[in-house]
Amino acid sequence: MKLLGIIVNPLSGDGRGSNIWREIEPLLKSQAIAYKAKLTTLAGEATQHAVTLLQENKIDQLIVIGGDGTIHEVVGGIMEAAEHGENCRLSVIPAGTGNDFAKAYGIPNNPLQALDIALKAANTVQIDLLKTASGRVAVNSIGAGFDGKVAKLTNEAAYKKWLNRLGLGQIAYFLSILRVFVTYQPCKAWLEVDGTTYEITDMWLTAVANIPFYGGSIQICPSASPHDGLADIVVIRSSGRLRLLPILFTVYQGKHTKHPAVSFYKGKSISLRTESPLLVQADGEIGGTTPLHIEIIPSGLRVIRAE
Ligand SMILES: Nc1ncnc2c1ncn2[C@@H]1O[C@H](COP(=O)(O)OP(=O)(O)OP(=O)(O)O)[C@@H](O)[C@H]1O
Repeated sequence: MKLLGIIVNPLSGDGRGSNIWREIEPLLKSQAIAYKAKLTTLAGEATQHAVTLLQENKIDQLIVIGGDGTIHEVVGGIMEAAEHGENCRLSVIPAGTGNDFAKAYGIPNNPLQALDIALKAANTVQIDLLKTASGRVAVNSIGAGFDGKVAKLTNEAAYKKWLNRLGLGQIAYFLSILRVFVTYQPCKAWLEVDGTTYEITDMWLTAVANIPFYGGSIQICPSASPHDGLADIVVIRSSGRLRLLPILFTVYQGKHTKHPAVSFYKGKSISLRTESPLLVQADGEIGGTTPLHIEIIPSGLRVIRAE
């Protein structure tokens, strides 16, 4: 018999994951839905939970109750299990701070509506994935520089907890952006896209995107699509902090695209070298430092999206 696999991060959204699971578990039981659930007890554990669920059970769909970091870890597990022939679809009940993945596939924040979409599983799409040389797989984006620092600061910030409790988690990213903005030091970098190298002076940020937004609702790469077999790359450079200030206020609507300090590229194979090592974020999780190499895995994952 096929089971539904469920991975819950009880701490996502500072406790929202746990609350959602308390609401949903009785519903699954009352509807006699066959499932196997695993709750994380440690950071990083969701990857092993996914591998174990897929290898020990007949599971063709994994539901994540969590945020983008938990999805990131679960996808790592799905890819690992796929090497041993396991194959499953992913769906999400958003419980995190940013919930960019859920937004990209039309999944509402309301847990009961999201559960309904996952259980009906009426619309499955294939999405591309971003794989780094170290084997990390991202679903949303990978970035180095400014956004690496923003991810680190947000994940460690006390204000993330308070804002999540007030249901305002996305503002946490904005506060971190302001904090990093006043202190960040740009550096020289070399970006290679499908064999062509670009030298970048005063690089603030290079982000490789599979979907248009990150950090909650920042439209960093408005034309990115997870269905085109290509990554969209955005580079922000500037010699002056003040000249970059307008970007902070236009990037939320994706209106920074015409700013002279912003360049876009598309490609399948991307490398980034920097003058000094920069923090790298992958789906909002800290993933080492530069240098960085990313390859696209076209149509690497099946995802259940809203109809
Ligand atoms: N039981 C746990 N204890 C401590 N950390 C955990 C636990 N389970 C998962 N984690 C870690 O929690 C981190 C964040 O989880 P998640 O991304 O789901 O929530 P979020 O940070 O609130 O949301 P978002 O990523 O959407 O901003 C992940 O890095 C994960 O490794």
